[in-house]
Amino acid sequence: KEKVEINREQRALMKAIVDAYNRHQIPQDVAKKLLQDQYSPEENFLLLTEMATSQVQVLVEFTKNIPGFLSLDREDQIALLKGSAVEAMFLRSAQVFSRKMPTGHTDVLEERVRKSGIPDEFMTPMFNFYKSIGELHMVQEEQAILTAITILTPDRPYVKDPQAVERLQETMLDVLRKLCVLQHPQEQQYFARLLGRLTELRTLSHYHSEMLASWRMNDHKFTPLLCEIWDVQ
Ligand SMILES: O=C(NC1CCCCC1)[C@H]([C@@H]1CCCCO1)n1c(-c2ccc(Cl)cc2)nc2cc(F)c(Cl)cc21
Repeated sequence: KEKVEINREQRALMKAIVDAYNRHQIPQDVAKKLLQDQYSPEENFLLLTEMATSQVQVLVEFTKNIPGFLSLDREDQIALLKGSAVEAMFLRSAQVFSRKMPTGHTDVLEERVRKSGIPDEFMTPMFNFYKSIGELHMVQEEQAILTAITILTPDRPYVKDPQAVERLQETMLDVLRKLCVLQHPQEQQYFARLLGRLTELRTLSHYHSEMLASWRMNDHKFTPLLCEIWDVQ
């Protein structure tokens, strides 16, 4: 059995990413709001666009702290952010949904999201993903590095130098692999399962524009930042 060890450089990399991840949490707590009140589809849509707009700004700050990201070609930095924003939003939603909550709160939260205005046909893939993330019981470091790996996906549209992105992503993958072995010694395939969630995340994100367009309300308004980042309007 090989001795898995995170070296000093990898520990520094992990600390930089986790610190950035913790510094850049969503200020308002959407879960608390949803648990407090039942909202109309219009109010829920507004809540989502506000949260998502704030999360994109937070994601940009987080990404700037990923070692090596700012050394990438400037246009590639934009392409990576634009290409990963929807996935990062669903990943963050899944992490918020999977947080340990007092008994019954998660059920109320699920009910509120199910009734928020999103058409029913998207509920199964969305909650399958949320629950599959929850079952992994990721530690904070894993959540932060998984988000960085999602952003550093080389095959996003318009990336001119995918090899440079791949080198950064591989560094992250190596740290995550070791972390998984150390944090979940009983589960041999934990790392593989974790990466499998990124495939599920990409599939779920394909529904995103349609979910928004078919939200049970008229006149869907987006913020200018979301129009830039999401393929809407
Ligand atoms: O605001 C949301 N997520 C933010 C996004 C930025 C990061 C933090 C989490 C939305 C909610 C949906 C209901 C109405 C209010 O918005 N949301 C989504 C969701 C996101 C995209 C689409 Cl298209 C559909 C649903 N899934 C959620 C799971 C949850 F547990 C909670 Cl608390 C909220 C969740």
